[in-house]
Amino acid sequence: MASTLRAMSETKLLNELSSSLKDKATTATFACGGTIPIAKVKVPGSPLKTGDKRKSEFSSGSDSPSVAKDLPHREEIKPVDIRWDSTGLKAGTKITFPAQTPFDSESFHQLLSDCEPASFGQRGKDVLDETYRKAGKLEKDAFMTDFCPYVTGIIDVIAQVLLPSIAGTPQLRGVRAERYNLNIYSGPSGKFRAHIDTPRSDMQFGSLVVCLPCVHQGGALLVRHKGNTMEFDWSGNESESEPAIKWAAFYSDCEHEILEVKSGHRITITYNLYVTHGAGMLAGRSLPMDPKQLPLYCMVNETLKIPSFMSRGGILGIHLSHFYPFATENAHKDFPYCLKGVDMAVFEAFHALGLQAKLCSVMIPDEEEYYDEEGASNLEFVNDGLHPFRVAEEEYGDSVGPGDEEVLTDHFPHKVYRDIHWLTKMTYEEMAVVFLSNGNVPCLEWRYACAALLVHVPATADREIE
Ligand SMILES: O=C(O)CCC(=O)C(=O)O
Ligand SMILES: [Fe+2]
Repeated sequence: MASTLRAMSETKLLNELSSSLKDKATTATFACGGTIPIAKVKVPGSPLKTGDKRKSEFSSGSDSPSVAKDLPHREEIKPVDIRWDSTGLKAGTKITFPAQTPFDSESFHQLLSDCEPASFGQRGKDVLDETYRKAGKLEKDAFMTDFCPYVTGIIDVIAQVLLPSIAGTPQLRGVRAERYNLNIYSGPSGKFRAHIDTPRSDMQFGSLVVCLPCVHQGGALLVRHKGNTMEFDWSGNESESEPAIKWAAFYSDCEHEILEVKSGHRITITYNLYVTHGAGMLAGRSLPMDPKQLPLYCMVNETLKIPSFMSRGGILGIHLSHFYPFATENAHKDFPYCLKGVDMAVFEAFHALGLQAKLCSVMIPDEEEYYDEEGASNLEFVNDGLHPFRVAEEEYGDSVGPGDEEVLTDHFPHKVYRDIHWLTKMTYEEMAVVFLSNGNVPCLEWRYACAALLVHVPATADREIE
């Protein structure tokens, strides 16, 4: 690779770096999933089937298989109990999955009738619209379950696949799963059209969906990121013969949808997934990666060895591949720990190379004043970190105009940067400042900024390369 790189011009090298980042962003993992078998329940009086190597792990009461005496290995779990507050006469009700007589049991009917219609968030409001989402829900406080995603190993997998901790970072990252609602998508038309989950804090990085064993057809979950789609189809009748928990987890900024359930009931418990500081290390769960193994590390390392590459030094800019709520008051505390997949890999690769890499809020002015003599708009206003959204209380005269100097000096402190070499395209911006511009007609104005990783590349003579 080194000799090929040496023959390339600077533009070509930058293009090469840029396409290697693009490839990484589109092929990087953004979702994962799996199956956890549920041990079969022994029906009272019936002998265990021959060839069934599992001993009688679970005995069964009438509607309620009881507690496991001994869990042979963590891949197989006991049937899952749900207890909920019922609007019927009973104070609380219980059902076990897989249910022995699923759809015609009294408890199943009660569960269906205790579910409220599920709403979804639209422009800050909870909206009920069955053409968009048709499902029932039990709110998180209205039910309890003995299912634990930690015990089953699901959280370990999520931590390793979606939130790899990298050796050398000051604190390794762990995952905290917080149980959310129970949802029932019933045939013939249960569905949830394409949407993105609302993050419940800066540290939320994903969602986990756990599907209980209950016969249904249709209802596949599709998760999308950068033009790629992953499908999780949990339909079928296996919930009777091979009962299992099916699960999927994905980054919160990935669009996802549930196709129409044709028949039966698709019953899920959702969890919000948060990054925790250091828990991964304490629990011994993380799979530390060596950033020097990352292909990007090698590529940048070889490129930097070429004296003609950015010989006088400069700045590389990389727009984040995933969405983050970066304009909040506390975002600066959460980065870089909340970086997802490819963004973390890029951040770590540059750090491992000893390059100064920093996450900054960047405002790209588009007014004519910012074109230089050659007519190129190559200026950016860079905040020295992640800047929270501000509403300006004072009014600004119409002299603010395209320059924005006054309002930005007050509410988006910045340095003007020139000629950042952007390696990836910007995918989203957030509002950075809102202000009243008081000219002939007072009007409300706003400016947007994006979050980007800016890497200072030293001049050839100052580079310390391995
Ligand atoms: O049940 C699922 O597969 C996903 C549910 C979902 O997207 C949500 O509750 O926001
Ligand atoms: Fe969702």
